[in-house]
Amino acid sequence: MNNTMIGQGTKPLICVPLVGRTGDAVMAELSEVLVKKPDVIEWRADFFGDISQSDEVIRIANWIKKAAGDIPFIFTVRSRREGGQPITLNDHDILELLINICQNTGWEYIDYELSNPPAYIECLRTVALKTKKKIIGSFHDFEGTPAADILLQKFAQAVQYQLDVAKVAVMPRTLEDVLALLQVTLAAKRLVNIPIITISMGRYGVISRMIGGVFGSALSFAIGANSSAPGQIQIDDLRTVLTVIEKAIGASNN
Ligand SMILES: O=C1C[C@@](O)(C(=O)O)C[C@@H](O)[C@@H]1O
Repeated sequence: MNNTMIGQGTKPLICVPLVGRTGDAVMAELSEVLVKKPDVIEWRADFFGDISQSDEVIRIANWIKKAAGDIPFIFTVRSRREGGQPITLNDHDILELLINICQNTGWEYIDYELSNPPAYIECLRTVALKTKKKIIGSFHDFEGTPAADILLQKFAQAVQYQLDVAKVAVMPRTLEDVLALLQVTLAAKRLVNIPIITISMGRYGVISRMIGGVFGSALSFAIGANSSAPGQIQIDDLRTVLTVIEKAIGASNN
Protein backbone atom coordinates (compact mmCIF):
# COMPACT_ATOMS: atom_id res chain seq x y z
CA MET A 1 0.00 0.00 0.00
CA ASN A 2 1.06 3.53 -0.74
CA ASN A 3 1.36 5.92 2.19
CA THR A 4 2.78 9.05 0.60
CA MET A 5 1.58 12.21 2.31
CA ILE A 6 0.25 15.26 0.44
CA GLY A 7 3.12 17.35 -0.94
CA GLN A 8 5.60 14.48 -1.10
CA GLY A 9 6.58 12.70 -4.30
CA THR A 10 7.13 13.94 -7.82
CA LYS A 11 3.66 13.69 -9.28
CA PRO A 12 0.31 14.72 -7.83
CA LEU A 13 -1.44 12.20 -5.61
CA ILE A 14 -4.82 10.85 -6.65
CA CYS A 15 -7.63 11.06 -4.11
CA VAL A 16 -11.01 9.36 -4.47
CA PRO A 17 -14.10 10.33 -2.46
CA LEU A 18 -16.56 8.13 -0.55
CA VAL A 19 -20.08 9.55 -0.69
CA GLY A 20 -22.36 6.76 0.56
CA ARG A 21 -25.54 7.65 2.50
CA THR A 22 -25.38 4.61 4.80
CA GLY A 23 -22.62 2.72 6.56
CA ASP A 24 -23.14 -0.25 4.24
CA ALA A 25 -22.94 1.98 1.17
CA VAL A 26 -19.71 3.60 2.40
CA MET A 27 -18.18 0.19 3.12
CA ALA A 28 -19.19 -1.11 -0.31
CA GLU A 29 -17.67 1.99 -1.94
CA LEU A 30 -14.50 1.48 0.04
CA SER A 31 -14.02 -2.08 -1.26
CA GLU A 32 -14.65 -0.84 -4.79
CA VAL A 33 -12.11 1.99 -4.57
CA LEU A 34 -9.41 -0.01 -2.77
CA VAL A 35 -9.04 -2.26 -5.81
CA LYS A 36 -8.16 0.83 -7.84
CA LYS A 37 -5.30 1.76 -5.49
CA PRO A 38 -5.83 5.48 -4.85
CA ASP A 39 -3.05 7.38 -3.05
CA VAL A 40 -5.52 9.09 -0.70
CA ILE A 41 -9.20 8.55 0.21
CA GLU A 42 -11.64 11.26 1.28
CA TRP A 43 -14.81 10.51 3.21
CA ARG A 44 -17.31 13.23 2.36
CA ALA A 45 -19.23 12.71 5.58
CA ASP A 46 -21.79 15.40 4.67
CA PHE A 47 -23.28 12.76 2.33
CA PHE A 48 -23.66 10.35 5.27
CA GLY A 49 -27.26 10.11 6.51
CA ASP A 50 -26.31 9.48 10.16
CA ILE A 51 -23.81 12.32 10.43
CA SER A 52 -25.51 13.60 13.58
CA GLN A 53 -24.76 10.26 15.33
CA SER A 54 -21.15 10.95 16.18
CA ASP A 55 -20.57 7.48 17.69
CA GLU A 56 -21.65 5.92 14.43
CA VAL A 57 -19.41 8.27 12.41
CA ILE A 58 -16.43 7.37 14.60
CA ARG A 59 -17.23 3.67 14.36
CA ILE A 60 -17.32 3.77 10.58
CA ALA A 61 -14.22 5.97 10.38
CA ASN A 62 -12.29 3.45 12.45
CA TRP A 63 -13.66 0.56 10.41
CA ILE A 64 -12.59 2.29 7.18
CA LYS A 65 -9.11 2.97 8.51
CA LYS A 66 -8.66 -0.61 9.61
CA ALA A 67 -9.85 -1.95 6.25
CA ALA A 68 -7.66 0.39 4.21
CA GLY A 69 -4.36 0.08 6.06
CA ASP A 70 -1.73 2.70 5.28
CA ILE A 71 -3.63 4.88 2.81
CA PRO A 72 -3.90 8.45 4.12
CA PHE A 73 -7.47 9.58 4.78
CA ILE A 74 -9.18 12.97 4.62
CA PHE A 75 -12.29 13.53 6.74
CA THR A 76 -14.50 16.19 5.19
CA VAL A 77 -17.80 17.75 6.17
CA ARG A 78 -18.40 20.20 3.34
CA SER A 79 -20.72 23.00 4.42
CA ARG A 80 -23.86 23.84 2.49
CA ARG A 81 -22.51 27.34 1.79
CA GLU A 82 -19.49 25.83 0.00
CA GLY A 83 -21.38 23.25 -2.04
CA GLY A 84 -21.93 20.47 0.54
CA GLN A 85 -25.04 18.42 1.26
CA PRO A 86 -27.81 19.75 3.52
CA ILE A 87 -27.19 18.41 7.03
CA THR A 88 -28.66 19.14 10.45
CA LEU A 89 -25.32 19.92 12.12
CA ASN A 90 -24.46 23.58 12.68
CA ASP A 91 -20.91 24.94 12.48
CA HIS A 92 -20.30 24.29 16.17
CA ASP A 93 -21.55 20.67 15.92
CA ILE A 94 -19.25 20.15 12.94
CA LEU A 95 -16.28 21.46 14.91
CA GLU A 96 -17.12 19.04 17.74
CA LEU A 97 -17.33 16.14 15.30
CA LEU A 98 -13.95 17.05 13.78
CA ILE A 99 -12.38 17.22 17.23
CA ASN A 100 -13.88 13.82 17.94
CA ILE A 101 -12.35 12.45 14.73
CA CYS A 102 -8.94 13.89 15.74
CA GLN A 103 -9.12 12.36 19.20
CA ASN A 104 -10.68 8.99 18.44
CA THR A 105 -9.44 7.85 15.02
CA GLY A 106 -6.13 7.36 13.24
CA TRP A 107 -7.19 9.55 10.31
CA GLU A 108 -4.44 11.73 8.87
CA TYR A 109 -6.21 14.80 7.44
CA ILE A 110 -9.17 16.98 8.34
CA ASP A 111 -10.59 19.31 5.68
CA TYR A 112 -11.70 22.58 7.24
CA GLU A 113 -13.08 25.59 5.41
CA LEU A 114 -11.21 28.86 5.73
CA SER A 115 -14.59 30.61 5.94
CA ASN A 116 -15.08 29.19 9.46
CA PRO A 117 -14.74 31.59 12.41
CA PRO A 118 -11.03 32.21 13.24
CA ALA A 119 -11.58 30.94 16.81
CA TYR A 120 -12.90 27.61 15.45
CA ILE A 121 -9.96 27.23 13.09
CA GLU A 122 -7.50 27.96 15.89
CA CYS A 123 -9.28 25.53 18.20
CA LEU A 124 -9.17 22.73 15.61
CA ARG A 125 -5.52 23.48 14.90
CA THR A 126 -4.65 23.14 18.58
CA VAL A 127 -6.40 19.78 18.78
CA ALA A 128 -4.83 18.66 15.50
CA LEU A 129 -1.35 19.48 16.76
CA LYS A 130 -1.94 17.49 19.96
CA THR A 131 -3.39 14.51 18.11
CA LYS A 132 -0.91 14.68 15.19
CA LYS A 133 -3.48 15.35 12.50
CA LYS A 134 -3.02 17.63 9.53
CA ILE A 135 -5.52 20.28 8.48
CA ILE A 136 -6.34 21.12 4.88
CA GLY A 137 -7.60 24.71 4.86
CA SER A 138 -10.09 24.85 2.01
CA PHE A 139 -12.10 27.28 -0.08
CA HIS A 140 -14.80 26.40 -2.65
CA ASP A 141 -16.80 28.48 -5.07
CA PHE A 142 -19.34 26.52 -7.12
CA GLU A 143 -20.59 29.63 -8.91
CA GLY A 144 -17.49 31.14 -10.41
CA THR A 145 -13.76 31.80 -10.31
CA PRO A 146 -12.89 34.75 -8.05
CA ALA A 147 -10.11 37.15 -9.04
CA ALA A 148 -6.50 36.03 -8.57
CA ASP A 149 -5.81 38.30 -5.60
CA ILE A 150 -8.81 36.88 -3.73
CA LEU A 151 -7.67 33.32 -4.39
CA LEU A 152 -4.09 34.12 -3.39
CA GLN A 153 -5.43 35.50 -0.13
CA LYS A 154 -6.95 32.09 0.62
CA PHE A 155 -3.54 30.42 0.41
CA ALA A 156 -2.00 33.19 2.53
CA GLN A 157 -4.80 32.73 5.08
CA ALA A 158 -4.05 29.00 5.40
CA VAL A 159 -0.39 29.83 6.05
CA GLN A 160 -1.33 32.49 8.62
CA TYR A 161 -3.42 29.93 10.48
CA GLN A 162 -0.41 27.59 10.29
CA LEU A 163 -2.42 24.89 8.55
CA ASP A 164 -0.70 22.04 6.73
CA VAL A 165 -2.21 22.18 3.23
CA ALA A 166 -4.21 24.85 1.35
CA LYS A 167 -6.92 23.94 -1.17
CA VAL A 168 -8.97 26.01 -3.58
CA ALA A 169 -11.75 24.58 -5.80
CA VAL A 170 -13.58 26.97 -8.11
CA MET A 171 -16.01 26.84 -11.02
CA PRO A 172 -14.92 28.22 -14.39
CA ARG A 173 -17.42 30.00 -16.60
CA THR A 174 -14.93 30.25 -19.48
CA LEU A 175 -11.66 28.68 -20.55
CA GLU A 176 -9.99 31.94 -19.46
CA ASP A 177 -11.13 31.10 -15.91
CA VAL A 178 -9.30 27.78 -16.17
CA LEU A 179 -6.12 29.55 -17.28
CA ALA A 180 -6.55 32.04 -14.45
CA LEU A 181 -6.77 29.19 -11.92
CA LEU A 182 -3.61 27.58 -13.31
CA GLN A 183 -1.82 30.92 -13.13
CA VAL A 184 -2.93 31.33 -9.51
CA THR A 185 -1.65 27.79 -8.83
CA LEU A 186 1.82 28.70 -10.09
CA ALA A 187 1.85 31.99 -8.17
CA ALA A 188 0.64 30.32 -4.97
CA LYS A 189 3.20 27.55 -5.29
CA ARG A 190 5.94 30.20 -5.38
CA LEU A 191 4.36 32.25 -2.61
CA VAL A 192 3.57 29.75 0.12
CA ASN A 193 5.65 27.06 1.75
CA ILE A 194 2.93 24.47 2.34
CA PRO A 195 1.53 21.99 -0.20
CA ILE A 196 -1.32 23.40 -2.27
CA ILE A 197 -4.25 21.77 -4.09
CA THR A 198 -6.14 23.62 -6.81
CA ILE A 199 -9.11 22.58 -8.89
CA SER A 200 -11.06 24.19 -11.66
CA MET A 201 -14.30 22.19 -11.63
CA GLY A 202 -16.89 21.27 -14.26
CA ARG A 203 -16.55 20.62 -17.97
CA TYR A 204 -14.12 23.44 -18.73
CA GLY A 205 -12.00 22.70 -15.71
CA VAL A 206 -11.44 18.97 -16.41
CA ILE A 207 -8.04 19.76 -17.91
CA SER A 208 -6.90 21.38 -14.63
CA ARG A 209 -7.39 18.05 -12.88
CA MET A 210 -4.91 16.53 -15.32
CA ILE A 211 -2.25 19.23 -15.65
CA GLY A 212 -2.61 21.10 -12.33
CA GLY A 213 0.38 19.17 -10.96
CA VAL A 214 2.69 20.77 -13.52
CA PHE A 215 1.82 24.16 -12.03
CA GLY A 216 2.14 23.05 -8.43
CA SER A 217 -1.06 21.31 -7.33
CA ALA A 218 -0.17 18.39 -5.07
CA LEU A 219 -3.33 16.29 -5.42
CA SER A 220 -6.15 15.66 -7.86
CA PHE A 221 -9.59 14.19 -7.11
CA ALA A 222 -10.90 11.38 -9.30
CA ILE A 223 -13.76 8.88 -9.36
CA GLY A 224 -13.02 5.55 -7.68
CA ALA A 225 -16.65 4.50 -7.26
CA ASN A 226 -18.69 7.74 -7.26
CA SER A 227 -18.04 11.39 -8.01
CA SER A 228 -18.21 14.16 -5.39
CA ALA A 229 -17.88 17.19 -7.67
CA PRO A 230 -18.39 18.15 -11.31
CA GLY A 231 -15.55 17.37 -13.69
CA GLN A 232 -13.92 14.47 -11.85
CA ILE A 233 -12.71 11.74 -14.21
CA GLN A 234 -12.15 8.02 -13.61
CA ILE A 235 -9.09 7.21 -11.51
CA ASP A 236 -7.60 4.91 -14.16
CA ASP A 237 -7.81 7.63 -16.81
CA LEU A 238 -6.28 10.22 -14.49
CA ARG A 239 -3.46 7.86 -13.53
CA THR A 240 -2.67 7.20 -17.19
CA VAL A 241 -2.53 10.94 -17.95
CA LEU A 242 -0.37 11.72 -14.90
CA THR A 243 2.02 8.92 -15.79
CA VAL A 244 2.35 10.16 -19.37
CA ILE A 245 2.97 13.74 -18.20
CA GLU A 246 5.59 12.64 -15.69
CA LYS A 247 7.32 10.48 -18.27
CA ALA A 248 7.28 13.26 -20.89
CA ILE A 249 8.65 15.86 -18.48
CA GLY A 250 11.30 13.45 -17.21
CA ALA A 251 12.37 12.53 -20.74
CA SER A 252 12.73 16.06 -22.09
CA ASN A 253 15.99 17.81 -21.40
CA ASN A 254 15.38 21.16 -23.04
O1 LIG B 1 -12.64 20.05 -2.14
C1 LIG B 1 -12.77 19.05 -2.80
C2 LIG B 1 -12.54 19.05 -4.24
C3 LIG B 1 -13.75 18.62 -5.01
O2 LIG B 1 -14.76 19.60 -4.87
C4 LIG B 1 -13.42 18.50 -6.50
O3 LIG B 1 -13.76 19.40 -7.22
O4 LIG B 1 -12.82 17.49 -6.89
C5 LIG B 1 -14.23 17.28 -4.46
C6 LIG B 1 -14.50 17.33 -2.97
O5 LIG B 1 -14.93 16.06 -2.52
C7 LIG B 1 -13.29 17.77 -2.22
O6 LIG B 1 -13.57 17.94 -0.86
